[in-house]
Amino acid sequence: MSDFASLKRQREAKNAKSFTVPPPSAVSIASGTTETREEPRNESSQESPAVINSEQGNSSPGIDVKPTPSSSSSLYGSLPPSLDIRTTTDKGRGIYSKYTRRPGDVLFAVKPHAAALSAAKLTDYCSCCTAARQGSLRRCTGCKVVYYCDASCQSRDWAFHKLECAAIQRWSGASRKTDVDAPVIPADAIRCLARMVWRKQKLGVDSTWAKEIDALESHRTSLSKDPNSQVSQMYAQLAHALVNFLGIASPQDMAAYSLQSAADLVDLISRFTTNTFTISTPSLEPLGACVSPSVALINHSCDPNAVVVFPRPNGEARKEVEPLMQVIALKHIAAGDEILTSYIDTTLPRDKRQKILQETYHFTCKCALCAPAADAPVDLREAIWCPKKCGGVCPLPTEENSLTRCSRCKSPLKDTDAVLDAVRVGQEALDKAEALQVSDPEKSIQLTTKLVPILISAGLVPGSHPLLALARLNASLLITHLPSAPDPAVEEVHSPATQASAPSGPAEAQALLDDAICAAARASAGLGQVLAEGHPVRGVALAELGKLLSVDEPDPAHARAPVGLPNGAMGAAPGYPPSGPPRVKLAYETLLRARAELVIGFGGGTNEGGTVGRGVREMAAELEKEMQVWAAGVKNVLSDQHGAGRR
Ligand SMILES: C[S@@+](CC[C@H](N)C(=O)[O-])C[C@H]1O[C@@H](n2cnc3c(N)ncnc32)[C@H](O)[C@@H]1O
Repeated sequence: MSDFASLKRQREAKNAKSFTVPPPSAVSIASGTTETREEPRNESSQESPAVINSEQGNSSPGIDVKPTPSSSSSLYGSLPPSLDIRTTTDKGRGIYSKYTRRPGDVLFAVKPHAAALSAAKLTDYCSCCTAARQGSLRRCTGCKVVYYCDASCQSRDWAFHKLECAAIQRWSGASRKTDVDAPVIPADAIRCLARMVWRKQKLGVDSTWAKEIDALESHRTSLSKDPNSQVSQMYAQLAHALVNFLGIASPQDMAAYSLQSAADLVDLISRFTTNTFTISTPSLEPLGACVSPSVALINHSCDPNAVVVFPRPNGEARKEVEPLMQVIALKHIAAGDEILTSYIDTTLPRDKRQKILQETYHFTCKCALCAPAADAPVDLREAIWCPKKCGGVCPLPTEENSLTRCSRCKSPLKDTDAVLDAVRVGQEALDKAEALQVSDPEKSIQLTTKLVPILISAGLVPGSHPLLALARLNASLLITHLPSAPDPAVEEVHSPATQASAPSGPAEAQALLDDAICAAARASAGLGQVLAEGHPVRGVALAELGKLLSVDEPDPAHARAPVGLPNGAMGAAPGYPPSGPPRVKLAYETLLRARAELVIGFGGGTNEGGTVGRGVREMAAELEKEMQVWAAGVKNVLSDQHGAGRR
């Protein structure tokens, strides 16, 4: 059995991908870290090693796409021979599988060309391999903001950190008002862009590396010409910050970085925003930004057949290839199929997806979810239960189209205004709760806790927006704010800030835990309706639910049996979640389901579902032992009673 600590750690500090450049923000320096005394001088190259899995299968059929021109054939050496690059008129280049692949197959794995941790993660993760802090990390004595696992990671990163270190010191010095202020550092987007620029300068414009970066798709010519548009302002901010960070003061300085004009700078930023990826932990917590030209060749679908993850399959043993991006098959892929991943959160409804894809990636998605066939089933992202409760669903009404009927029994939805109101209020609450989740989590919990039942009683299905988004945020906040298991040796004294929310005793701690379990189960059910089986987000949500169910109960219902009856004689408390042995059994079954999904989303074989998949397997094995002990105990009690009855 486990405590809340690891669950809370996983849930803490969930940051969104940080493309935009907020004003330089202060970063706190963790105390107790080992400072590096000697800075390494060897300039180790960090060329992307291709980590290619073995391939099997049959040959590819011809399809209506052209292979890419031979000029690019020397590029993308990290793509395994099992994959093809082909070009279509509507999407440009894309990656196609030559062979049949199964869910969980690793299609390819590659180390990104450039990567940078977000400012909030710098003190807890290694800036080279992006592993989480295990004990103390070594801090760079120069900039005092970048940390490494050990000398080997520092040495591998030195060729580019050397330049970054000076730039951070310059930036920090310019932004700091006094010497004692914490160092100020630019956002991960700026540091990742700077690493791309330095590397191009070091390797030369004719290097394969530079050519791959230059071949990334740019949307410069489609950008809004309105200088006041959000996109123009975001580009201006990024360009301004990058120029400052690189210390560019003149056109000659720009030219030294192969940036001949402002258009080149806009191209660079457009390539970055169109092709960048979020580095994440094996449990999908965002860590920073990275660029990989070969993975960036993959086009988008809101119903993808593959995912990009960072499962850390081999722990410490393969540190030098981390952060290792892996493209994993989520569905069955036939020979000749295009590999498609999603660039966005596909739990969102169509309008929201289309807006993000248009604004950031400049295309209109025509996937089966965005342009469904006439006989396609109702999309559960935008659905409501049948008013006659026949088990069917109706498409959610909209302001433009309020006429909707059940797809099964054809009953019309009558009170569409009430549903429209509930959805509008739910969306407003979601926006507010998201904005408050860090600054005022209590308020955010209150909002989400209040709105989820309102949307459920309005009839929204668990996967529908904004119910699912509210349920996920609610679960995430409740888990993060679960009380830590008390240390019996320490008398807890709560600060005034935590006093109000601290549980007054085991019964309240049990209620908080059960609330978190209900919230996690609701979120997991919603994800199960709208994401494909094996999607990493589904697997991680199920793993979280399984772990919550396996936490020791502070005040188990089965132990609260009425006087005169032995413990457990009442069985599980009515409702969900159960208590005692049925809870352990449910935890075990949930962890097994999680593992089955994780070995798809984070890769099977030697990946074993990544770090989370391996953790879940170990946890399930512990629960299995626990259930055997319970079963043996019950058997002993029964045989004792049997013996006593005979005597
Ligand atoms: C990361 S790149 C993908 C590779 C790109 N096709 C290329 O040739 O380099 C993203 C860009 O590809 C195009 N794209 C990706 N998915 C698409 C889709 N489903 N439909 C149309 N264009 C798409 C868009 O121009 C988008 O900005």
